[in-house]
Amino acid sequence: MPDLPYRRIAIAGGSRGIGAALALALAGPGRELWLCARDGPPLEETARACRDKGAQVRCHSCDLSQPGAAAAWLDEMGEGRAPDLLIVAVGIFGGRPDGAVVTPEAVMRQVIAVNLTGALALAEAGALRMRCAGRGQIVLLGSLAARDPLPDAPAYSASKAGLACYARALRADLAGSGVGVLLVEPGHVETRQTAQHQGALPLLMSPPAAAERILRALDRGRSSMAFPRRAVLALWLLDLLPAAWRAAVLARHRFSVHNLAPPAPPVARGPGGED
Ligand SMILES: NC(=O)C1=CN([C@@H]2O[C@H](COP(=O)(O)OP(=O)(O)OC[C@H]3O[C@@H](n4cnc5c(N)ncnc54)[C@H](O)[C@@H]3O)[C@@H](O)[C@H]2O)C=CC1
Ligand SMILES: O=C(O)C(=O)C[C@H](O)C(=O)CO
Repeated sequence: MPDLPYRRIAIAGGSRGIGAALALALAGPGRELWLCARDGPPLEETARACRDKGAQVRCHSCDLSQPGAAAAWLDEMGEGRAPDLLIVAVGIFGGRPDGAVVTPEAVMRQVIAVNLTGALALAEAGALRMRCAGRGQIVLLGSLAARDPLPDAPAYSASKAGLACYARALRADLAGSGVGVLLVEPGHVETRQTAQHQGALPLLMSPPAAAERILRALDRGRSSMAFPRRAVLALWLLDLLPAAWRAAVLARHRFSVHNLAPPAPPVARGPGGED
């Protein structure tokens, strides 16, 4: 693992999955970890493991989709204090329920409220504090689904495309301020999200492996990164195709290109025969 120069580190989504793996990889003597998540008990478990590695840890359990929640969390650091590194690793998948032909509106609203509104509110609150401090680094967890939309998770894919667009806007806004923005777009990582998936995911990566890649990208000063490489290359090649060919290839790989799986069995469609 690279030895990164951050001391005060805030991780939203630090209770499980990629966020927890990043917390563990960053934990060590001299590090102050501020962990936040929706679920209290797993958050405490991650905190304990990080303390065992010598870090000081503060936990905060909240729902970041609620107005004011992001700023309230960062305010706990004290007036005028900003994180050196803020990692926004919150997210919900909100896939279409089995047998449904549309995503329920309540699910779509919740996905956007967490993955987009909540993530943006936190990044903005962090950017404000870092701008005043004249330094800092923000990491946003997007997804390859932004480039390769998942047919059964349209709200999720749209939320990640929105986040990718926001990352570009934020990077431009913060240019010259001393604050950096890294957008991370993973394929499948073995977490609670992918555990719900039926069938094999051939390019599944472990959370510690994903965390290592993210930290290496930070060390190299990258502003965006995507993995695994095989899926990124496939998407890049697809982008070279004329739009109609691209659509045909995507349709063949019904579920997802970043999965690179064989075509999934046909999905039952509702009246209107859309697809
Ligand atoms: N697992 C995967 O294959 C991939 C995950 N990602 C993204 O990476 C990020 C982390 O994903 P995973 O570790 O897989 O997820 P996970 O389900 O293991 O963990 C999600 C974290 O977000 C927190 N969270 C969810 N809703 C929240 C809310 N309303 N308020 C506060 N915290 C909330 C949870 O408490 C948890 O700590 C997400 O943004 C996800 O979309 C992107 C690509 C692939
Ligand atoms: O961004 C992604 O890609 C994912 O999060 C993948 C999902 O977790 C998934 O495939 C769940 O079925």
